[in-house]
Amino acid sequence: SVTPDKDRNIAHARSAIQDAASKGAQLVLLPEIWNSPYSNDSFPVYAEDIDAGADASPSTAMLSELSRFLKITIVGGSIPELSGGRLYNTCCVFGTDGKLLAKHRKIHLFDIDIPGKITFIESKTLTAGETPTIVDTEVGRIGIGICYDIRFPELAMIYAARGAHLLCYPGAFNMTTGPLHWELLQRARATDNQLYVATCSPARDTGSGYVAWGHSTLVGPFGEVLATTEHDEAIIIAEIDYSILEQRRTNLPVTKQRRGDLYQVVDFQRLNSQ
Ligand SMILES: NC(=O)CC(=O)C(=O)O
Repeated sequence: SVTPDKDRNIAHARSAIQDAASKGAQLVLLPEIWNSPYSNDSFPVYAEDIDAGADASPSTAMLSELSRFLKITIVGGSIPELSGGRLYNTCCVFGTDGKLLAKHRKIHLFDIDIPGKITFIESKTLTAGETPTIVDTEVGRIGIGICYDIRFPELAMIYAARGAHLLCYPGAFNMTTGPLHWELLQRARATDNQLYVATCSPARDTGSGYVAWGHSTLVGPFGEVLATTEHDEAIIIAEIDYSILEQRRTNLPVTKQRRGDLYQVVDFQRLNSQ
């Protein structure tokens, strides 16, 4: 659960991570925007300069310290980041030595207008990230997306093509799109790409300006929901077995059956680096 009290949010996340690690978690995933309310008014106020060191970013300093101390990998949800005068919605990944392994800035901003239901324009305050993020960790190769990024199948396909075992999406879907799309999209990304998908949402707070759907989930490579929760705060712990990926890909060899002669997704980052 996330409140307007940033110090409390950091302390609360700290104790939840410790709790998960004490139950055996080797990889911990946090929700989207966990140190701040999810609102355009809040992003500039709660933003931290992640690259400017621990004093400028108490939220990521805590994640780094805990990942080193507990010797776990942390996919640190996301926080508002201030960098070069711009704001981003940013996920930091820390390795077991506490080092920052990767930083993903939400690529697709959440600009939607469903009249009478929900209007949210992240681009009022935030700038979109420019790079897909795939990272090698002690618990596998992980592709990162943040919330709205999950709606873009090409990003997940590129991660799969680059050998991802797991996609992590911190996300805060809402009461309109959440019931219809949240689980559907996770299962679609997992099924299309035959890999694991993990999501983590803030708990639902009906008193806040943006009401999150909740329902953090782990989906397996056959599209099966392996673990999930409701909308109240919870810690879900589940086992991930990467040996199943090969089995599923042998059972259902869609990657080999793809008709690259008829259609292709272009990985511009790879193309430009060649
Ligand atoms: N909050 C988001 O970024 C995305 C979302 O709620 C949706 O796609 O629906």
